[in-house]
Amino acid sequence: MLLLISPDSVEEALDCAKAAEHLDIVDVKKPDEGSLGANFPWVIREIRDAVPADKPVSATVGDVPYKPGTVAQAALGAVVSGATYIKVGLYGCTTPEQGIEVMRAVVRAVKDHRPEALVVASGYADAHRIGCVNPLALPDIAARSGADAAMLDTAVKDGTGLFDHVAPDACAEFVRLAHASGLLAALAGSVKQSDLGPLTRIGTDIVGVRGAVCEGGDRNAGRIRPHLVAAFRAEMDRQAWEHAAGVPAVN
Ligand SMILES: O=C[C@H](O)COP(=O)(O)O
Repeated sequence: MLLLISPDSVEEALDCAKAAEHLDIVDVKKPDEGSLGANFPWVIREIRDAVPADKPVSATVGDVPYKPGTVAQAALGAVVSGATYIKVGLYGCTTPEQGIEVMRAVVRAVKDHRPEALVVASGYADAHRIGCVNPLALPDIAARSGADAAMLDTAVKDGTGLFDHVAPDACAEFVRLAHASGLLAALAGSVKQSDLGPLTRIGTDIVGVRGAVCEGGDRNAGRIRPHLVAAFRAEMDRQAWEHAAGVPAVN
């Protein structure tokens, strides 16, 4: 399982760089503009320059409306700025068809510029609270639009997390559907160390985290700390080892 960490600034990305050996993907985000809030192109560029060249930089395009042209332009902005994972939160899409339309436009915009860049279609585990497309539709949306990964995050950061809205069994089905279509499966949403056992066992490819590696567990007021990234990775490694060794689950 790969670890994706979401700094909100160049300063936080430099702290991520200090923990570079413990993480896999640096995900540029602007949390004060939403769960998948988009940051400025120059911040993506500066972060690309600040983190080790062997660490991919991801960028969120935003909690996007059902406006394929607008979103495609934003996605192009992210890839031109140096991101090679382009994440789109389908906040304003209420049907799979709308999600596919937006994601097809994004895939074309991104891959015309940089064919090897990965496009991530993200839905929300708590979609029922915001009226957007069902989370279990995301693998199909990603597959039918030519995206590379299906993801879930949470839209409302109120202390509830991924498993409060989509139980581990349903997340397992999400991963199964993604893999059946040849996609990566990424899961996030106030994920804590105690969630890593189930996330490992269901075969999650990428886990996305911010709050759990911020001081005080606070994704807004807290800052990402290298020692918390290291601790999170240590628990990931422990869970991976136990899973490979066939140690019975305790959670
Ligand atoms: O992409 C992952 C998100 O940044 C997750 O943030 P969070 O762990 O604070 O919910």
